[in-house]
Amino acid sequence: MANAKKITKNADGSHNVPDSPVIPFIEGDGIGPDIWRATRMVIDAAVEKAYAGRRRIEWQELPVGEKGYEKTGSYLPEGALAAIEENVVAIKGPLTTPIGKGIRSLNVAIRQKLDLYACVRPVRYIETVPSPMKHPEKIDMVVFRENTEDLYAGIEWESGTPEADQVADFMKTAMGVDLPPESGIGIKPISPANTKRLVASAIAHALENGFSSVTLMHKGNIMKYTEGAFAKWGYQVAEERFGDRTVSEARLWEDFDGKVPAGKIVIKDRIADMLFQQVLLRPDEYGVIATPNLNGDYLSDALAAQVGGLGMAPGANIGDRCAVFEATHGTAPKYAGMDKVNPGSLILSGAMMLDYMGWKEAGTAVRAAVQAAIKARRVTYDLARQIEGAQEVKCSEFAAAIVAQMQ
Ligand SMILES: NC(=O)C1=CN([C@@H]2O[C@H](COP(=O)(O)OP(=O)(O)OC[C@H]3O[C@@H](n4cnc5c(N)ncnc54)[C@H](OP(=O)(O)O)[C@@H]3O)[C@@H](O)[C@H]2O)C=CC1
Ligand SMILES: O=C(O)CCC(=O)C(=O)O
Ligand SMILES: [Mg+2]
Repeated sequence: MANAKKITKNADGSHNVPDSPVIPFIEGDGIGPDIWRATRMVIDAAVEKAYAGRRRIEWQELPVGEKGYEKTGSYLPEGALAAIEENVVAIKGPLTTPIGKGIRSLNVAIRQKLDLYACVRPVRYIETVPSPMKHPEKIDMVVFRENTEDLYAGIEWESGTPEADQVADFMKTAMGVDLPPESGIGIKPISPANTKRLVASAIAHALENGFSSVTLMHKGNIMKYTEGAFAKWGYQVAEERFGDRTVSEARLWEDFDGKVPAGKIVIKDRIADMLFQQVLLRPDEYGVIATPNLNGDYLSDALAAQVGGLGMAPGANIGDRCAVFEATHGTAPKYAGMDKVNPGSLILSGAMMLDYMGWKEAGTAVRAAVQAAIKARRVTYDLARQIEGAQEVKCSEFAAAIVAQMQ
């Protein structure tokens, strides 16, 4: 489009979004091309429906992952990161990471290099979607996963290497700690600054979106100075930056007889293993959950199971400079190129992107059409195998059914 322009960001964090913004996309590996084609079709249709041709996205492909390697010899060409940062908003399909060898995660690298510190993964029930829960309608949570540090910092040394031996020697001589011979070693950094900015964004989200609590999820009884510190710094930032709008669970009982003062939300903390059972048994007690990287990775897939599985779980990686929207799931390699899987997660990530851009009418149109298409019970294999009387359709057919709901 001749008049395509870049989205820009103001000092106060607000955006200037032109009517024809350039939005970079990464198609992704494995099932990426199938779900990206479906997603693009749905987003374009929603924008057309909401704004009657006045607005249109100008998509710009970034070759990253296997496609990047084929085209440029690099899995993550520098130009791709620069393009995301320049255009402020981007969307991506999943990228493959080999297990126990080979390149480090490109997904994690994108988050770290662009400082996309909040991985935001909403978990909300959609009517008719199959759920193992008795009352799935009680589920309305958003995971805020710290995205830049913890065990995902990539500081680790392989068993038997000179580097691992050197670290083991240092641990023994300087710190008095004996590690089992030939240990592989990883480091888990959790810092006050990165914890506080993540928890602050979780609290701001809770306040802006009517949630009644923010839960700090941690394993601080065992990992006292990393996960335990995460909870401590989380409470600190609540007090420092949102003291007039928050109350800690402890103070709620000490000073307010268990009744939440008007206009305030509750900040509480839960130990990670226990929280996994509470979100199953009493999901309505949890709204926004802020947590370090690894806990958040585990929790977001587990919660997805409660509301239709990974095929329906959207997400976003948000920083101060830019944001990249992506599904919670991976490349599901066994289904690559089969036009089979559910594009719902990436489509709903696209709806989050439209909301983020301020194109709320288009975001709402996407969500309404997804809901209506599922109610019609012509759905992809993952939902069809759980919904009685449903007819299985391909990935592309499901996308077409969603678009048809917008006509
Ligand atoms: N952000 C990213 O880019 C991510 C990348 N990955 C990478 O993806 C690769 C594969 O990881 P893996 O652990 O197998 O996890 P995946 O999420 O790719 O797939 C696991 C299973 O989840 C189900 N599933 C996933 N996506 C969909 C979908 N769209 N529709 C329906 N069902 C779906 C399938 O279940 P079933 O078998 O029951 O049909 C699938 O076999 C790895 O290289 C990993 O590192 C993983 C997570 C995130
Ligand atoms: O980067 C990967 O391969 C996996 C990432 C992941 O599981 C996630 O972001 O939830
Ligand atoms: Mg994951």
